[in-house]
Amino acid sequence: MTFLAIDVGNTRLKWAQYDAPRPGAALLAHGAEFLEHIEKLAEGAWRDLPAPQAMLGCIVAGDAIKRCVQEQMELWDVAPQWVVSSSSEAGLINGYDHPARLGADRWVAMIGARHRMLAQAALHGSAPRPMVVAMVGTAVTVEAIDAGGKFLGGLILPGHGIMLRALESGTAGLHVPTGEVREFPTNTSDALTSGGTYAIAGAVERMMQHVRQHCGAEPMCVMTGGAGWKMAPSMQGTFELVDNLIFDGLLEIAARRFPASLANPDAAVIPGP
Ligand SMILES: Nc1ncnc2c1ncn2[C@@H]1O[C@H](COP(=O)(O)OP(=O)(O)O)[C@@H](O)[C@H]1O
Ligand SMILES: CC(C)(COP(=O)(O)O)[C@@H](O)C(=O)NCCC(=O)O
Ligand SMILES: [K+]
Repeated sequence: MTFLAIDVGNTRLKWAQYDAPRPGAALLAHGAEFLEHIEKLAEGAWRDLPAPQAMLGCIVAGDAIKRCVQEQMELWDVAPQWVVSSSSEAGLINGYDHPARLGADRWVAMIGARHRMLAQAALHGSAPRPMVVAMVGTAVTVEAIDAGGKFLGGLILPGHGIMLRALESGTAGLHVPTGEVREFPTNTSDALTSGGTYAIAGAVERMMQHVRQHCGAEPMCVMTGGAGWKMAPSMQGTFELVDNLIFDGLLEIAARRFPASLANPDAAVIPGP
């Protein structure tokens, strides 16, 4: 049962096709498009894809974008299904005041991160750990999850691009090319690039402190998102850079929504070897 996972952020749509809706499924094809170009998916990247038999996505872009994605999907006979954050799913408990108001991308990434941690703990025969999950996209989110799988709360801050644009538009003297990350920046370009990068790194370090103190254990830190790679050289401490935490989470949720017996009705009645 081919499965299409879609993640629509505020900058880009990321998609991945798998051979089955379950963790560990083989990746058949994947891609990313800036939102300005998604109306070309059906006649472009998706045209020659084998038709997916199930789809699950998460979207934080607006309704117009959602309609556009669904139009592109009319290429296939598959119903669009979008994850909405709930009070609990796939072993994660949502501590948000209004669970449904939590960005679906944050919820799905946390589900992916939690199962990644659980798989590693099982492998090493160690106890589940609290987590800090940082997602660096258009915005940056930094989430806290305790060892029992409860989402305690998270930070939202501007991403690299928004920070730079905010400074450019709010001042007269900050129109400069992109710089390098430096400990002691000595020109405007480097000062801006370093300021943004260390603001994000600092938020992650601070959340690590909060979780360490609250949970009384060393949190596992994972980072994901389109701009995660920009952060990696500037991060302190042990962390893991994962490029597809949202797809990992979508596969976990899909495995529960599209069980194998539904995918292949005969499978349930064929006796095992
Ligand atoms: N091809 C690229 N080249 C340079 N930077 C990129 C590229 N793709 C993504 N980024 C960076 O990642 C950010 C967006 O990441 P992405 O994960 O696509 O965001 P979102 O999930 O919010 O749509 C951009 O602000 C930019 O900094
Ligand atoms: C925080 C976000 C803007 C992040 O979006 P992204 O950077 O992935 O495009 C998104 O998760 C969102 O719109 N959240 C809803 C508000 C909330 O989570 O509280
Ligand atoms: K995102």
